[in-house]
Amino acid sequence: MSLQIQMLGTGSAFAKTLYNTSALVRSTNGNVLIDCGYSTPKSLHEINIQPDQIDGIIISHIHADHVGGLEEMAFRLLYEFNHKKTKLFLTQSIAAILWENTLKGGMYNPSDGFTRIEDYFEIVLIDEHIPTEILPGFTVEMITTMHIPHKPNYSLFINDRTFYSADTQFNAELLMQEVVNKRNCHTILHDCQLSGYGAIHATLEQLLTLPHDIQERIYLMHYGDNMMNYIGKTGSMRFIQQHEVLTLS
Ligand SMILES: O=c1ccn([C@@H]2O[C@@H]3COP(=O)(O)O[C@H]3[C@H]2O)c(=O)[nH]1
Ligand SMILES: [Zn+2]
Ligand SMILES: [Zn+2]
Repeated sequence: MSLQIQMLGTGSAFAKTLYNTSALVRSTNGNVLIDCGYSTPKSLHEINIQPDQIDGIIISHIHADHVGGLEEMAFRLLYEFNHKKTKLFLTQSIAAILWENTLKGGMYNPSDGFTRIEDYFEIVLIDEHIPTEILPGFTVEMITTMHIPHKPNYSLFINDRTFYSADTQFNAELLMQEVVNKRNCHTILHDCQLSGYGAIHATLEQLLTLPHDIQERIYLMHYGDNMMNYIGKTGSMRFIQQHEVLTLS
C-alpha cells in the first residue's frame, strides 16, 4: 500500500504568505491530518478535500498554528456534514488541555448540549512512545520533544522510517542516534527557523551542523516568508513546499 504525505502548509507561525505547517497523510485506507492550524481548512479546500473526507487528525501541541483550524473543522462537520465526528488522535497530556485551554472558548454551547470535546470529535487516546496504527498501513509513534518548557509537545515517527518533527528545539542526539542510527529514517521533515535566536525551534544554523548524510534526508518546513533568500544556503537540505507530495512507502 502506498502512503503519501502532502504538505498543507509549510510556514512558521507568523508567516503571512505561507500557510500553517500541517500535513495530509493520504492512502487508499483514508486521509489523516497531522495538525490543523487556522489556515489548514483553506489549504484543504484548495486541493478539493472536504472536512468529511478527513478520517482523523493527529495533534502535536496546542499552539494556534497547529490547532487553530479545529473549531472550523468541528463546526463544519456538525452543521454542513450532518454531525459527522472525525477522530482526534491525542496523547493523554494533549487531551487534558486541548478543550479546557483552547477549544472551549469558541465551542462550549450548553443550550445545544455541546459541552465536551467528545460532543464534536471521536477522541482516540494514544500512548506516548508506543507505535499505534492510525489506519491500516499507517502507524504513528508520538515521542515527547522539547518545544516550550513544561508544555506537552510531540514529534512523530511514521511507520518507523519517517520522522516528522512538528515544532521542536534542535536535538542533534535525537536526530543522529535515534532517527538515523537506530531507525534509519529515510525521510525527515523538520521545522526550521531561518533567522534570529532559536529558543524554541531548530534554527537553520543548528541544522547545518548535522553531517551531510543526515542533511540529505531532511526536508525543511515551518519556515518564514523570507525563505527565498535562503535557497542555495541550506547545505544538503531542501525546502518542502505547500501541496508537495512525498511517497513514504
Ligand atoms: O516562548 C515562546 C513562545 C512563542 N514564541 C513564538 O510564538 C510562536 C507560536 O507558534 P510556534 O511554536 O510555531 O512559534 C512560536 C514563536 O514564533 C516564541 O518565540 N517563544
Ligand atoms: Zn508552529
Ligand atoms: Zn509551536
